[in-house]
Amino acid sequence: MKDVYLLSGFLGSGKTSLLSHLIEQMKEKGLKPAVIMNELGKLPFDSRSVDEDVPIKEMLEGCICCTGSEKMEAQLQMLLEGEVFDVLLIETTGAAHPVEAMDAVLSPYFANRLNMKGIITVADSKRWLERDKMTPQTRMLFMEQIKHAHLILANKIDLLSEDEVATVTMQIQGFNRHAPIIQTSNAKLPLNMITGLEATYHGQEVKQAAIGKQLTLSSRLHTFSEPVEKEVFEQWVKELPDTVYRMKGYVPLVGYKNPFLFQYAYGMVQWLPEYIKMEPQIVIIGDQVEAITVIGNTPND
Ligand SMILES: Nc1nc2c(ncn2[C@@H]2O[C@H](COP(=O)(O)OP(=O)(O)OP(=O)(O)O)[C@@H](O)[C@H]2O)c(=O)[nH]1
Repeated sequence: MKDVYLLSGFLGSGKTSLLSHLIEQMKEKGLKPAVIMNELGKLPFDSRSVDEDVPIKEMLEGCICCTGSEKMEAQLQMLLEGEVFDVLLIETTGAAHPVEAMDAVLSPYFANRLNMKGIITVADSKRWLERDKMTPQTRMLFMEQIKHAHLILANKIDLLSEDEVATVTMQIQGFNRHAPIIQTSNAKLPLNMITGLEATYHGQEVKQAAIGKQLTLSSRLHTFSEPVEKEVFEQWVKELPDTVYRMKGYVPLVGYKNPFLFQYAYGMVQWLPEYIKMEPQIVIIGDQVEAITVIGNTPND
């Protein structure tokens, strides 16, 4: 039997950071992890954060819950037949409902081969404190991801005061009384915190929260036709509405040869130089992102 962990959490909360950290620790212990990664938007981008020797299956265009469990089952089947591994880590998109994704793993077909260990939800602590700013539907998804977790990371505590960290922890615990809460920065979770998990449903009601149903969450791919000034771009980012939750990709900046790796999650911008010339594209994820005017818009955007 191979242990399966489902990494859940809202857009930009730190799931990929957790994934990388867990893989590193598993390898140190001599375990061979495999990964199923699932991206909302079109850039197979986060998979670059996983080492080449780790088997990885990507599910692009949508999320595990709404592309159907058949596709997920096919990925699981391919991994089980084609790869040697001990542990499976599944990173769901920030727009997936964790229990729906878990259902796909719990197919009777895999009953003797996969052991569902649990849902680990990464919560952006700062976003938790300001969750009232989200649209009601998106907030519901954010809360559902926390409610159904078997283990919760109150992540990004480096951005909060001590009092705020205490408030977040207490409030989250009040919301999900079953799951231990670990306070983390950069999702640095010790591996031994997850090995004792046992997946259960806790008999709670599951609210449907898939894209295209109640949720208006959507993603948009923008291609830059020419380089932009960094300051102008950052100003554009600052002026975006609160309902843009996540952006990532490669931005061509004036004065630099290669587009920069750009990450945006909940008001925080991160730039990293890139040594190869990547496609100058970003994915924008949020509520009704089609209405946003994107800087340096191209006619076919
Ligand atoms: N300050 C701070 N930044 C963090 C922390 N954890 C992650 N980040 C940053 O937040 C951004 C998103 O982190 P990811 O790990 O990619 O988040 P994710 O949940 O995988 O994002 P999606 O899959 O796109 O939804 C990146 O720029 C990270 O460097 C943290 O604890 N503190």
